[in-house]
Amino acid sequence: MSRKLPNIIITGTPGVGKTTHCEMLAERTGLKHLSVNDVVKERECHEGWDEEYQSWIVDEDKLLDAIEEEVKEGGCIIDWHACDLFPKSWIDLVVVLRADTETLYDRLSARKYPEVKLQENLDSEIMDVLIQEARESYDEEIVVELQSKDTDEMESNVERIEAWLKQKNGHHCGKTRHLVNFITGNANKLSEVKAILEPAIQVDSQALDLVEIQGSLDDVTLDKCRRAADLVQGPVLVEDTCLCFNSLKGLPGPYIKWFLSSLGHEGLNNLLAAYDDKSAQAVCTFAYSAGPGHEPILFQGITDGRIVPARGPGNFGWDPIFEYEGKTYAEMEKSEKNKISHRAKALAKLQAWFAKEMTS
Ligand SMILES: Nc1ncnc2c1ncn2[C@@H]1O[C@H](COP(=O)(O)OP(=O)(O)OP(=O)(O)O)[C@@H](O)[C@H]1O
Ligand SMILES: [Mg+2]
Repeated sequence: MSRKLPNIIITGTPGVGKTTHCEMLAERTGLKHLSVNDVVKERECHEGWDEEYQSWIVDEDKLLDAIEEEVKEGGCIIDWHACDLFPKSWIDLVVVLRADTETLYDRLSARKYPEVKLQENLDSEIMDVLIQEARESYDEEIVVELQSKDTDEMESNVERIEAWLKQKNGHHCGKTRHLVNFITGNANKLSEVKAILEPAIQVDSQALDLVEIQGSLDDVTLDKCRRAADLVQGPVLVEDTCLCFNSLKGLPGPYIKWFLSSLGHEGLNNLLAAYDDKSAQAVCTFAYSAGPGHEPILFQGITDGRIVPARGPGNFGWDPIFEYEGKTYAEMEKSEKNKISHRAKALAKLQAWFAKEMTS
């Protein structure tokens, strides 16, 4: 591939914030904001006006011809609510922006969208149409899904894309990105970590059978990280989750998974039967090592709650017995839990550290 600067598509349902993101990115990075909307209008890449939808009927062949030269040079941020028409070889990163239906409804009705168009767009967002289209059209590792509900999310999205661009600098497009190997056998944890670190860092994963030492939370994680780095001979990320009962001076702590599998939810409650204080801390610790011999760095998130008899769906560890502000983790929506959970807090620190590393 000859282009020196990468091409990025920012896609998503109308109203998710494509143009706003593109403008911000273009201003900060100097890349070109290529608004397909404008191209279609100005270079007449259409077959006329659709009255019902109040939009142009795009002629895709004309459109591709119109932008080919510009895109092949590289450095374009393509702003369009579809992505499957662009040839794979043109594109280095596909960002699919997402927003919940209430937010989208408000944004689209503020623009006085015709009812049929509004409904169709909401349906498309609910049915994950664009993310699926992106995953079917491009290699999975270049497709990233980012939330665009509010300005904080927009700011963090733009920072992440900037960090990705920065580390691409110096490499020609099409070559591999920085890689981190997340040592886990847990698909849920892997998808949470990917959602935070990509696209700046490509997250691979490997399940290793690592013996865990006995010791404090930090010691267990540090030791595991050092041994994982030695084993894979490269950069690694490991994670440990603890549940610490304050009445029991922090136990079960790192041993929670064994306590849970032998005692169950009821047994864990019984451990506290003799105490009035049912308070507990959920602690998540990530450790990152740049490779063998590099001292691991820890990122920790803590959420204070209390231990209660199980409530809510029981499919994720001790979530049903850990209550935070009146609801157990299991009773919360995933998005609600992800705002306050120990893992989300640790990941936020990890993300901030990586973003700083990549831009410094
Ligand atoms: N993350 C966000 N936080 C706050 N406001 C946002 C966010 N994303 C978009 N908006 C607002 O929503 C409206 C629609 O955004 P924008 O025009 O960028 O969407 P779009 O995806 O380009 O839509 P279209 O496909 O119709 O061009 C704008 O008023 C914008 O300010
Ligand atoms: Mg737009």
